[in-house]
Amino acid sequence: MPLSHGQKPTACLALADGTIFYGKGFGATGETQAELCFNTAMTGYQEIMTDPSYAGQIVTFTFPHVGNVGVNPEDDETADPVADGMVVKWDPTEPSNWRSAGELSDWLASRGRIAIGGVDTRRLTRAIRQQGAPHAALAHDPEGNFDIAAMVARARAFPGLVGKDLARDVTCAQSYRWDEMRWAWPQGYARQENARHKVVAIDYGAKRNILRCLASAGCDVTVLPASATAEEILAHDPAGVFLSNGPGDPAATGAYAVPMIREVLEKRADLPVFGICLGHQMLALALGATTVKMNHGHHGANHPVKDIETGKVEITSMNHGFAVDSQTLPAGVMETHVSLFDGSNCGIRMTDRPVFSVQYHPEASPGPQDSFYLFERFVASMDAA
Ligand SMILES: NC(=O)CC[C@H](N)C(=O)O
Repeated sequence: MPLSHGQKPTACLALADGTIFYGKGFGATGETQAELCFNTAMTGYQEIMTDPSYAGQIVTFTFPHVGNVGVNPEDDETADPVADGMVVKWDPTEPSNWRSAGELSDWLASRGRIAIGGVDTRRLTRAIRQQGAPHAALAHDPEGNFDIAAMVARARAFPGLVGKDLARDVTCAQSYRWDEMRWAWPQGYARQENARHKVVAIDYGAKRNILRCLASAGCDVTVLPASATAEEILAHDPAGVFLSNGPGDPAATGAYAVPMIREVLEKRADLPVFGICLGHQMLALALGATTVKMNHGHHGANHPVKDIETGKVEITSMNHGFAVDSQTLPAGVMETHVSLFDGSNCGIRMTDRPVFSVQYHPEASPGPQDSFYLFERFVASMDAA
């Protein structure tokens, strides 16, 4: 509910330009500063909050009913929520879903994440579109004491995501094996027992469902930390290398990830490589292209992307604030997918090698064309190698 007349606000969102939104706090108390984006998906708030690519960002949900299906232990994309905070129109009602195991507010509180309800998210979304993803401070105080000038100053002091390497913060500490497959009725998550190809997946902030898709497509997955060297990766003798999604500025990984990818490509011309999101951007950088910061990025589950080679349009799930500049793709690298919203690059491949990547989330993209075919393409390239 929005605040009623005379009710004291218990949460406050302050943008760096001085715009203030008041509402009702839920989740953890305290204050956080981050970049503010908006996500247009109608479902999946738990997956969004636990997508490691949201590190350093507060998410505004344009869909008004958030929290109404509760939370459950199966839908986390990583162990901890990673988005810094959430902004919603209605504060959550009692959860109603057969899979619900708890309330969003408690779940956020136990994970130290702040949320504000009762915000005019349409107005806020328009502001984000107009000024570009702003820096913001979000505070929750049950007593309703907010020092607005100090919050605006802290929002202004937030350094932003340009030049920021966050992949190192969210990567795994140690390597591990992954064999869990995609969720299916009625068995839930089954294990892959007949994997055909050994794949090394580099974790820059990998979502679990991407690893599940690799397993479902027939991969025996070994996950390595972001700092893995080309030598360490090739020592596993993989049939293919996967580069995961992740947070922050892809160009800020130039000290380790980009040179590692370049070295793998130089040493093994035959090796299939598949990248998603941050993995896509870093692959493009390794091949010699550049990336740019977008105005307000793409965050949602209804983004139309055209496969240039087949002419088919996929309705995709996305979460990115940087993009590959397709004008900078070198010879031998072609653009394969393009956003039908703004023409920005959404996929590349090497013309003479099984090396390709996409900007969107094929593990979470809804119909009409299931984007799972990209995982099958990766496996087909390993079959052919
Ligand atoms: N989903 C992702 O991997 C995001 C990639 C990158 N951090 C961006 O914002 O563009």
